[in-house]
Amino acid sequence: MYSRTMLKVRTLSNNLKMYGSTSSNFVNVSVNDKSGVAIVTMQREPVNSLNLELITQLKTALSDLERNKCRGMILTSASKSVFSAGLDIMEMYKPNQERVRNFWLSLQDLWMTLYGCSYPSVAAINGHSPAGGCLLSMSCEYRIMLPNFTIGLNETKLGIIAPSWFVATMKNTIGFRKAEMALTLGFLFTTEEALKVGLIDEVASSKEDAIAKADKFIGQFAKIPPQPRTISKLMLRSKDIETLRKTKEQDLQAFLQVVNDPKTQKGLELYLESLKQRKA
Ligand SMILES: CCCCC/C=C\CCC/C=C/CC(=O)SCCNC(=O)CCNC(=O)[C@H](O)C(C)(C)COP(=O)(O)OP(=O)(O)OC[C@H]1O[C@@H](n2cnc3c(N)ncnc32)[C@H](O)[C@@H]1OP(=O)(O)O
Repeated sequence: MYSRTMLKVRTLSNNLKMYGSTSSNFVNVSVNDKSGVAIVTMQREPVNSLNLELITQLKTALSDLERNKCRGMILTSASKSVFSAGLDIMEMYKPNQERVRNFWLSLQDLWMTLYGCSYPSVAAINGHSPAGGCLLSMSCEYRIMLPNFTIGLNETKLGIIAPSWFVATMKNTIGFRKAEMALTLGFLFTTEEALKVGLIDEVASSKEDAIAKADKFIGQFAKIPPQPRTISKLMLRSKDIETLRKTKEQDLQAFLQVVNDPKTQKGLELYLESLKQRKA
C-alpha cells in the first residue's frame, strides 16, 4: 500500500555541498496511494542522531509534503531500538563555526516546519527518544510509542539547558507543572510513565501496530474540513513559532556561546567517552 519514495526527498542543497558532505539518503518517504498518508522514516544508523544532513532532509521532506497537500504524516525510525538519539553531539564537539551555525538554524527551521505543518502529524516512536528525539515527537500532534523505551528532555542531566522552544513544546504537551518537574530533573520517562503523564497518547505492541493506530488517528480528520482544522491547530501553536521566528538570531547566538564555551567542550568530550564506555 505504501509506495516507497513516491515523494522524492531532494538530496543535499548546494550550500551543504561546500562542506564536502555526501548526499546520503537519511530520510525515506512513502505515501499510501489510497489514504494519501505519508510515512517519513529516519534512517541514519545507528541512532538517528540529528546532524545537519538529517535535519535538512527532514525539513525538505516535510515541506514537500506540505506542497503536495498530503493527508497526514507519520514520523518513525528505521531502527529497531532508537527513534532518535537527539542532536548529533559530533556537530557540537570542536565544531566548524559555519557548519554549527547552519546546524542550529536548520534545526530551528525544522521545528517551525514540523510544529506548524497543516497536515495531521503523528510520531510512531519505535525506540528510545531522548532530547532532540523527544522534541520531534512532541512537535507532532499525536504520539504512539512501543513498550520498554524511554523518552524525555534529559538536557539538565547532561549539564545543559533545553532551549526555550524545547521547553515551550513540552509545556504545551504535558502542562506547566509536569513540564517543570520533567525539565528540572532531566527526566527520561519509560513508555508506561510517558503514557501516564500524557507525553504519549497510546502504546502499541509493534511498529506495524503503531502505524495502524497512527493511520486510525489521522483517518478521523477525513470528515473534518482541512482549513478550520489547520487554523485551529495554528491558533494553539503559532505564538511559540512566531516567538522563535522573531528571535532566531538571538537564539543562535545563545547556542553558539554555550557550544563554544571550553567548559561545554570538556563536558561533551566526557559525555562522548561515557557513551562509548557504556558498551565496553
Ligand atoms: C549534549 C551537549 C550539548 C551542548 C550544546 C549546548 C546547548 C544547546 C543544545 C541543547 C539541546 C540539546 C538537545 C540534544 O538532543 S543533545 C543530545 C542528547 N542525546 C542523548 O543524551 C542521547 C545519547 N545516546 C543514548 O543515550 C543512547 O545512544 C541511546 C539513544 C539510548 C541508544 O543506545 P544504544 O542503542 O545502546 O546505542 P549506543 O549508545 O551504543 O550508541 C551507538 C553509537 O551512537 C553514538 N551516539 C549515541 N547518541 C549519540 C548522539 N546524540 N550524538 C552522536 N553520537 C551518538 C554512540 O556514541 C555510539 O557510537 P560508537 O558506535 O562510535 O561507540
